[in-house]
Amino acid sequence: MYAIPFLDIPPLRSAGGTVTLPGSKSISNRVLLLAALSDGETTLHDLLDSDDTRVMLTALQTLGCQVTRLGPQQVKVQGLGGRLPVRQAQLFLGNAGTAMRPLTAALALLASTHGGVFELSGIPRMHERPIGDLVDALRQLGCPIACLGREGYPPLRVGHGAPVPLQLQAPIRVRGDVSSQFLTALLLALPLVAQQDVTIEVVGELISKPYIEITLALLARFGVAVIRDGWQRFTIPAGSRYRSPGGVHVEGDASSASYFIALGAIAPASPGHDGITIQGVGLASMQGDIRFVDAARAMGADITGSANQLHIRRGHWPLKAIDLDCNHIPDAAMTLAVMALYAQGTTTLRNIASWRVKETDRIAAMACELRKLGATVEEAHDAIRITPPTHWHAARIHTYDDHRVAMCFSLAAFNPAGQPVRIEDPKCVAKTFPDYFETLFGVCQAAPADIPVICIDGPTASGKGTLATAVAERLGYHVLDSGVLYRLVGLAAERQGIPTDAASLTQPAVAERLGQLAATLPVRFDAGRVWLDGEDVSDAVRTESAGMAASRVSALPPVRQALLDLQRRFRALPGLVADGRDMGTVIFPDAALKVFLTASAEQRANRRHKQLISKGIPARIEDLLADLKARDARDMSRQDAPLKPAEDALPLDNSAQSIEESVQQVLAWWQARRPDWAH
Ligand SMILES: Nc1ncnc2c1ncn2[C@@H]1O[C@H](COP(=O)(O)OP(=O)(O)OP(=O)(O)O)[C@@H](O)[C@H]1O
Ligand SMILES: Nc1ccn([C@@H]2O[C@H](COP(=O)(O)O)[C@@H](O)[C@H]2O)c(=O)n1
Repeated sequence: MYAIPFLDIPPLRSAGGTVTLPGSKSISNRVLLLAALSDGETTLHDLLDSDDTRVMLTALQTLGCQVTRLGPQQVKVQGLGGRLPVRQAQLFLGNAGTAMRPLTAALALLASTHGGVFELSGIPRMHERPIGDLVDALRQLGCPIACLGREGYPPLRVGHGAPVPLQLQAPIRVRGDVSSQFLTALLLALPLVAQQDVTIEVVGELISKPYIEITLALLARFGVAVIRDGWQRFTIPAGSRYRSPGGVHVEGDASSASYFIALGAIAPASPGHDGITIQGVGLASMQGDIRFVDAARAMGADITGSANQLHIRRGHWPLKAIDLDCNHIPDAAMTLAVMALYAQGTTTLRNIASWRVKETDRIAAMACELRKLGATVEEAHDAIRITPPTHWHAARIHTYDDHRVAMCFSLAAFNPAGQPVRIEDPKCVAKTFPDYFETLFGVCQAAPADIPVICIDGPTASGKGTLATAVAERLGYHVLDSGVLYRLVGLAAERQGIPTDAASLTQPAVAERLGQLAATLPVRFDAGRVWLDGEDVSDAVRTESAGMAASRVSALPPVRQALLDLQRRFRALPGLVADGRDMGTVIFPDAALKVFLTASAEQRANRRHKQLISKGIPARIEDLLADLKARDARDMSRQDAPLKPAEDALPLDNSAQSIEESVQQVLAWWQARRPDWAH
C-alpha cells in the first residue's frame, strides 16, 4: 500500500494480464457477523483484509467472539449462538457503514433481550452519515437507543443495562429510500429474536435492491429462509436460528472489478496480451455491482466471462456516451463517471442520490475532480452529467478519504494528452483494496520515457543510498542501488574462484569471464534483502572489501555492458530513484532529475566510520579515508562510464546538511519539474 501523501501516476499507454480481486467488502462483513451470531464454527475463505473488515473483526472480538486467523484472507470464527459473553463494550467502527448499521441492530436486540449496554462510534465522517431510519425502526421495537451527538447520527448507545420487552407482533416499518443498509441490518439482526414470525415493511421505494439480494442469499447460507413479498414485505419465520454452514468462500469484490473492467475497455492491449482477465468474480456473482458489466458493455466494452472470471477487451472506441439509471449499481457507477471522460458525447448518470451520504458527498466530489481534468460537469441533487475534456489538464485529485474516488481517478492516466495524474492520500484505498495501485501497475504499461527517473550519482559514502531510499519512500518509487550489482559481481567471482586483483583483471580472459558472470548473475531482491544463488548476501555485499572488489571489477567494459539491461529494467511504474556513478550519464541519460551528490572526503570517511562502528565492525578513519580516496580515483579515471556529473546534473554538497535537509532539497527540485497541478 502507498502510505504517502500523494502518488503521481505517469501517463499510461496500454494494459494486459490477469488480476485477482480481493474479497467483497459487503459479503465479508455480512459473513463475519453471521458467523459470529451462529451456532458452531465457521471458516471464512478469501475474506477481504481491509480497514472495514478489520474494524468488524475487532468489534466481534471485543464482544467476546473467538476469531483465529488462519492466513491473511482466512479466519475461523467460533459462533456465539446468539448469546453475548460481554454485556458492555465501546466499539470504534471507523468509516465502515457495513459494520455500523448491522452491529447497531444486532446489539440493540441482544441488549434488549439479554441486557447490556454498547457504544458504537466512528471517524468524524461516520458521525455525519445518517442512521436515523434504522434507529427509528429499532425504537418501534422497544429497543433503548440514544444518539450521543446529533439525533439520527452516530455515535450511538444501545441498551441501558437491563433487558426490555420487545414488540414484535406488529410489522416493523423502515425507510428504504436512503440506504438499503438499514433493511439489511434488520434482516441480519431479527433472526436473533424470531420466536414468532417477524415482519419488516419497507416504506418508500427500496434503493440498491441487489444488496438486499446478497443479504437474503447469505441468510439462507446460514439457515434462515426469509419469506419475501416483492420488495415491500420481508418475514422471518418463527423459530429461525443461525446455523454455521461450516465454510464460506467470499467472492471477489464486484465493485472493485469495475476499475479493471473499465481498464480493459479504455486501454489498448499491451503487446503479447489480449485484454484484462479478472479472477474471483464472474457473471454468476451474487453481487449487484456485477451489473456494471452491462453498463460497461453499453459504453462499448467487449466483455466475456464465466461463473468466476471476466475477460475484457477494448471494443467500441471512443467509448459511447450513455444515459443510465444507476440505482442498482451505486458504487460501481462512479467508475462510469471516469469512463465518461473517454466517451463521445455527454454521459448522464441518474438516480444516484445515495452518493450524497457515502464516504463523502460523492456527487460533489466527482464533479469537482472531473472538472480539474478538463471535463464539463453538471450536478443535480441525484444525477451527474459529464462531457469529456477538449483539453486535458494534469490534475491533482483530492480523494476525500474515499477509496472509490482514488481508484476510479487512476484511470484518468490513460488520457490522450499524456498528462500525469496525482492521487492525493492514496492509502485511502485501504478501505476495500489495500493493494489497488500495485495491482494496477502490475497490468499497465507506460512508455519507458514516461516513467520518471531521479538519478543520484556521486562518490562513495556521500549518502547516495540513504538519500535515494528516502526520496523513493516519499514518492512511492522503486529504488535501484546500482553499486550492489557490482558488489555482487565481485562476491560471485570470489565464490567461483575468479581472481579480482588488479593484475588478473588486465587479462582479457578474466575480463570476459567476469562479463559472463555479470550477465548471468543469479540475483534476487526480496523485501529489502539481496540473494545470490539462493544465499542471503545482504550483509556480505556491504563490507568494505566487497566495495573495493566492486570498484575493481566495475572498471571492466564487459561487466558494465552485461549490467546495462538489468539496470534499465528497474525503470518500472510508478517511477524510480537510481543511485550510483553513471546513472545520469549512461544508464538513464533522459532522467527527469539528476543530482550529483558530494561531501568532503573527511566528512565521508567520518560517516563511514560511524556507520561501521554502529554495526560493530572495527575500522580506522585513516584507513577508510585512504580507501575511499583510492576508490574515488579509480571510479573517476576509468575509461568506461567514469564517475562524473552529467552535464544537466544539479550539484548537491551535503557536507553541512542533515539527511532530511538533503531529502527536502531533492524533493523541492523534483516538485519544480512536475506539471502545474493547479487546475
Ligand atoms: N547528509 C548526511 N549527513 C550525515 N550523514 C549522512 C548524510 N547522508 C548520509 N549519511 C550517512 O552516511 C553514511 C553513508 O551513506 P550511504 O551508505 O547512503 O552512502 P553511499 O553514497 O550510498 O555509499 P556507497 O556509494 O559506498 O554505497 C550512512 O551511515 C548515512 O546515514
Ligand atoms: N553505477 C555504479 C555503481 C557502482 N559502481 C562501482 O561499484 C562500487 C561499489 O558501489 P557502491 O555505490 O555500492 O559503493 C563503486 O566504488 C564503483 O566502483 C559503478 O561503477 N557504477
